[in-house]
Amino acid sequence: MQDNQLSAMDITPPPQPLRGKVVPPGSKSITNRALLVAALSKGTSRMTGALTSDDTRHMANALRAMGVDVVAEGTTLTVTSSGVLRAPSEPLFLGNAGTAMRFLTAACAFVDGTVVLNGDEHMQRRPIAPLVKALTALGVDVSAPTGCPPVTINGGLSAPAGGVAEVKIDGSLSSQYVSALLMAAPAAPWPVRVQVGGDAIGSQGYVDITLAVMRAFGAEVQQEEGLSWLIQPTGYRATDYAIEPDASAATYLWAAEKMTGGAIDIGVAPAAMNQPDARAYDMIAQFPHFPAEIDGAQMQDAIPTLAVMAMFNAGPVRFTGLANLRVKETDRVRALSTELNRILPGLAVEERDDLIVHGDPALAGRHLPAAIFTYSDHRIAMSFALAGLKVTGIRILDPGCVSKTYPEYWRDMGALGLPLTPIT
Ligand SMILES: O=C(O)C1=C[C@@H](OP(=O)(O)O)[C@@H](O)[C@H](O)C1
Ligand SMILES: C=C(OP(=O)(O)O)C(=O)O
Repeated sequence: MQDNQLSAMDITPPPQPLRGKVVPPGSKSITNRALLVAALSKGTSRMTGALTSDDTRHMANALRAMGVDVVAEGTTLTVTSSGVLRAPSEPLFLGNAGTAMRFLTAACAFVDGTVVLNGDEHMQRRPIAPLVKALTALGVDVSAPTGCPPVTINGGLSAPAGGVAEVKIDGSLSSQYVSALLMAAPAAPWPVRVQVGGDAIGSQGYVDITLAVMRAFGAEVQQEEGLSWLIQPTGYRATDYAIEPDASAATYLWAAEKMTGGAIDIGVAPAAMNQPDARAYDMIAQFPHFPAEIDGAQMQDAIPTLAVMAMFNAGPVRFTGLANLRVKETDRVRALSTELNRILPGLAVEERDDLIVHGDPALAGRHLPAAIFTYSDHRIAMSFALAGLKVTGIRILDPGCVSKTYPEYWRDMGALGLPLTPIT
């Protein structure tokens, strides 16, 4: 039985602390970056430790439709490309993969012909207007009439006056817009300067991994004052690249270890990870004595993990810096407050974009039956499973939605000793 055919997963608190070795799958963020820049490189690149999930399949299939050969064998992806993306014969469907949608929107500016990028009903509500605006200012013929996908790009560029193409991008809603422009830039026939306008970048650590992947594939990027980069028109060089395990996926394992007093070996030290969510480890380690306020701005995907843990914390926790969470796979601030309150009314309160969780260690051991609605959001499913470590009655609806980034989540949790009952 495939997880995506299940209607629910019932969770029973484990009789013993969770123990064992589970290495989380490869990083989604790094896999989709490496896939794209490998496709923009002439030759063959081999990525080891790669993720195979809905999000990476959408990226790989889109690249295949544009003439790139992508072969997946276990956790190794082999990409062979001419370095140029060809116009696909049909619209590209990218599901709810934010990285694929944003990164390809910029990269398709170089396609000779028309590309239509579309996604599922959730993706059609996720904003892309700031990126469309920046590309339009660069002279790209691109449109997204609703401000969200579908996006239509008629490739072709005109030479910039002054020899350097200059673009300003507002990255406050999503850092992926900034990453998208940066990764496309080396494929331009002239130097490109990418400058961040607006307040700041939503989650700057993701731009750092973008720059690391670009440089590994031969890009010449010069950091200028402030949030500005000058990228030379070098193109990319095919290379072999090792992808580290996914830090956001690791947060569920770190949390499960801490909440049960167990011992889970994930095969990599948090300090050795370069992804922003690795910093959540230090916070998880403080459970059940989280600080009264946690700023989620620079570890956004770890917030569902921390918010569900906070239900058992020794005091209330206010989560701040969550504005971007409202435009992820679903409005995660709303989803977290609604589902925490489904477990126990009054557990969570929204104040503007802040989320306050009124934790109580005494909730552990109680019977609090709740069928958690997951909004097709993998992180809502994976994080609320953690509530089932300590209370009876937790049922996760649509558990197969974990396939977006962690298809083996239930298998791994089961292997560590979490009693799970799949419901068909
Ligand atoms: O660049 C990336 O790989 C990502 C950036 C973040 O999104 P935003 O930049 O939209 O905040 C993060 O939530 C997402 O899971 C992955
Ligand atoms: C926000 C996420 O994904 P996306 O890449 O679709 O933005 C996520 O994985 O939590």
